Amino acid sequence: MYRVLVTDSLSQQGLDLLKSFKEIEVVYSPGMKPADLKVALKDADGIVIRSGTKLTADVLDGQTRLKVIARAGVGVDNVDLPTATRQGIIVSNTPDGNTISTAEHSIAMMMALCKCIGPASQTMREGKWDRKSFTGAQLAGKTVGVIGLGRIGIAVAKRCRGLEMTVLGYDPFLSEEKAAQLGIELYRDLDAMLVKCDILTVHTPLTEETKGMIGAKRLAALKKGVRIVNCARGGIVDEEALADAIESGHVGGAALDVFTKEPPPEGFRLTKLPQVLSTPHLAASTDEAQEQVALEAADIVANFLTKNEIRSAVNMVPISGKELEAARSYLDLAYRLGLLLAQLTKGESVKGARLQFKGDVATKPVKLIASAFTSGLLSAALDTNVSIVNADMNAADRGLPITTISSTEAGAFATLISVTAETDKGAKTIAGTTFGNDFLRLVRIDDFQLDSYLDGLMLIFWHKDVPGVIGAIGTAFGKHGVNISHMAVGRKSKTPGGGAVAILNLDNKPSEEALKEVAGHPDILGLQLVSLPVAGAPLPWLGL
Ligand SMILES: NC(=O)C1=CN([C@@H]2O[C@H](COP(=O)(O)OP(=O)(O)OC[C@H]3O[C@@H](n4cnc5c(N)ncnc54)[C@H](O)[C@@H]3O)[C@@H](O)[C@H]2O)C=CC1
Ligand SMILES: O=C(O)C(=O)COP(=O)(O)O
Repeated sequence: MYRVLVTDSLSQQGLDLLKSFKEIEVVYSPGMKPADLKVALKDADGIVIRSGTKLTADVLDGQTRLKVIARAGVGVDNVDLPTATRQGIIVSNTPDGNTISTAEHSIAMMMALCKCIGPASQTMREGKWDRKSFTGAQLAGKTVGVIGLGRIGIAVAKRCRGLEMTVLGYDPFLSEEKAAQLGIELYRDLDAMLVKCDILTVHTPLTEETKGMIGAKRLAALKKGVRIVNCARGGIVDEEALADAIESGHVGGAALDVFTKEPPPEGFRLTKLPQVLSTPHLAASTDEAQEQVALEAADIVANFLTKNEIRSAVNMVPISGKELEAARSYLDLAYRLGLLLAQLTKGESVKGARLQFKGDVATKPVKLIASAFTSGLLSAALDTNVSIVNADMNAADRGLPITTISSTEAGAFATLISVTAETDKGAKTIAGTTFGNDFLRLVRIDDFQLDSYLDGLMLIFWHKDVPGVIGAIGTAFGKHGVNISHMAVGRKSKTPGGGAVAILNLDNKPSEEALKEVAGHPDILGLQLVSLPVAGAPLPWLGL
């Protein structure tokens, strides 16, 4: 039974969907305290959150059971992504569900700010009829600058165009063509855009780059009387600098849905200012948006836990259950090649690895298959649980470059994965293929071609290609009660007499004595006993 925590308020439809999975037990506890959260996560396989739950490094550290975090919404700035990734936890969000509601909220805030709706309504509540204190601004004909032209920024820009505004935009990742199609005048230089705006609205995520992006200097460069809207994240517009600029009269007003600290601390200046219209992070709080994000988040967690499907992940390549199934044998093959290569290079210092995908495998999600290889390569060396989620990060942390080349053109095999490790002692290459869906084969060790099973206990021995070697080993193992289930021999040249390699798949582990006897054979040049999972073993390194 999987346990899923829900620690922020979630729409009933999402909760019902989660509960409909018989494999899932739902613990609904909105507003859980951080200290309780840390404890509760120890027994949880998944968690569904909104912006209220802070999954900090401290909370996530050491959570070995947790596998998936679903954010019912967009921003994942409340999740410590490096810690989650390092621990192999998948983090997904629901990027589309609240776009329109948030864009509408931004427009509502912009309009209300320009029409003095908040303060005027307050005077009416107080029984006054004050028509002199409130003179607003018309939106039509004004210039609005939109920073961040993603889903919400574009939806805001379209609505501003509908209001007959001139729309300027700044987003390093939007093309000129797309901006032109949308009727947005695109700027590559933010400062050049800022001086033209009557209204400025921000729609970027909160990142190292966007934090404090609109600070004192940029506020001073804006037109006098400019109005500012922030329905993205607190801190993109520096709060102290904004309060100063409003008090000085340079900025005409601001409409804010989000704050650096939520709820803002006692005595917080901005929300007290009459020129500021504020809402408590409400932009996504509509019935429609909440139903959609909750259903999507429930789906993400349930499909991941019950079907391995990775959807909308922000810390790894997304993959559907169907794609995963289609790539499963290649993921398994790559993982086993990683495990084998780690054992063959034991005692050497690995400096990096190269992967080559040829034939059918190149049509599959090779990035993920490469991560499966990396998790095999690293799993013996690290005591952390290495999976396809955190393998790349673990390799990068250790300065271990893993490069890939792919070609859909098949060579001697319909599909082939070749992997080479560069070590302080040179290079070691092995290659594998699949026969059908279930049979994984090792077909190359360095220059030796062969056809060996890639599972269980394997004794690899390098020997002189002369008669009698294989028979002698068989006899020795027979004497020591070691059963051989399969054998493969390969040699470099087509003619006998050179070097050769053999791999015996064994049913039981040979004793030291048996290995010593075999190693002592005059024609055996070297041997190594390696161990791989049995054929068809579950794939825990997927992150399950
Ligand atoms: N107040 C609320 O309830 C809600 C707030 N949000 C916030 O809105 C943000 C935007 O959401 P979406 O549009 O769905 O995300 P998105 O990922 O579609 O768009 C973000 C855009 O910001 C751009 N960007 C990133 N760094 C930038 C930079 N330094 N300068 C300029 N542009 C930059 C990106 O290129 C991207 O186009 C979210 O990250 C979240 O923080 C989202 C939903 C609800
Ligand atoms: O989706 C987002 O990024 C939001 O900010 C919405 O936050 P919420 O889910 O309403 O706490």
